[in-house]
Amino acid sequence: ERSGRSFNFGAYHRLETIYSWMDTLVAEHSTLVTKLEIGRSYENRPMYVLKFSKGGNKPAIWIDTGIHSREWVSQATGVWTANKIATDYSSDASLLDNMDIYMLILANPDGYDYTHNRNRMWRKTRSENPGSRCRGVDPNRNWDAGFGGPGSSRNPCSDSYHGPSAHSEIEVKNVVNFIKSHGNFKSFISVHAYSQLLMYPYGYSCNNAAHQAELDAIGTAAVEKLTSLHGTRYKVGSICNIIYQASGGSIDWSYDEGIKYSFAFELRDTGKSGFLLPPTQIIPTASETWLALKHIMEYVRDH
Ligand SMILES: NS(=O)(=O)N[C@@H](Cc1ccccc1)C(=O)O
Ligand SMILES: [Zn+2]
Repeated sequence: ERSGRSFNFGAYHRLETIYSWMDTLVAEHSTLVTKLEIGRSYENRPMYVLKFSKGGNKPAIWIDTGIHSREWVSQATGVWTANKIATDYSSDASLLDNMDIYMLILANPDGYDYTHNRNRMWRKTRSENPGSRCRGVDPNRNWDAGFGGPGSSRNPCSDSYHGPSAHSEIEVKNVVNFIKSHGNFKSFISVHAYSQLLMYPYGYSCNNAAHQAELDAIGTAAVEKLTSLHGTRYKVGSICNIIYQASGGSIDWSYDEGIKYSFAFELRDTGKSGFLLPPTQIIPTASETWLALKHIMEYVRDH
């Protein structure tokens, strides 16, 4: 099927459907989009990254969605956004004249499959924890940034279990290796749900990041653009200050790696539906989020 025409962006799709849609997107935009496999998951599912580039290796922007498998509007926003970039790149030519964009839409494929087939509310990876009957590590507590600190759990049965060591989860390790080997990322954006927040480091500490003022200004301007579409209200701030202390988070790691423009989105809603956001809200959510993403990416291009 043609990815942009008959694919239903206003629905939640199974893993297999998203993977095959990726191939149609690449086939239809072969001069702009390529698919890379950055490694495999614990249950040996491929981790595909879509690269949007007009050639060569330029300074890059990373966007991941679905690291927490139950946050379905995140993956759905990733699919919509990938199609938007591919189909719109002529109008955003300036963006891709100067930057490459890498998107990991299914950052936790094992967990995503599990939410469709076993437990809709699954959040973590599906790795086995030796000595425990409980499975999975919170992939957003497993990064080498304040690892094992406050705001993460040492209990394998906890939804915020940090794992036995930093980068113990192959899904995290694959991204770490890819980012390090590329070596020229300027921005790292991780998309979650829900609460309607645009956050920047740190989560592992409530102390201000070095670039706090600049990141706050970018976030505030980005959220103004987001709100202008449907009136959706977001808050902006550091993870620790705006929600809670959380150690081992991905954007704390990317920021401390020197990727200055590190942000995390919490998409719709504010709790009415929570993780079970009706699919009718996918396109409005993705469309408003695009305005914020575009603002951030254009700022990164210009700075
Ligand atoms: N999506 S969420 O409800 O799980 N909230 C996130 C908040 C979060 C986002 C980015 C880094 C650290 C923490 C979480 O991992 O707790
Ligand atoms: Zn999350």
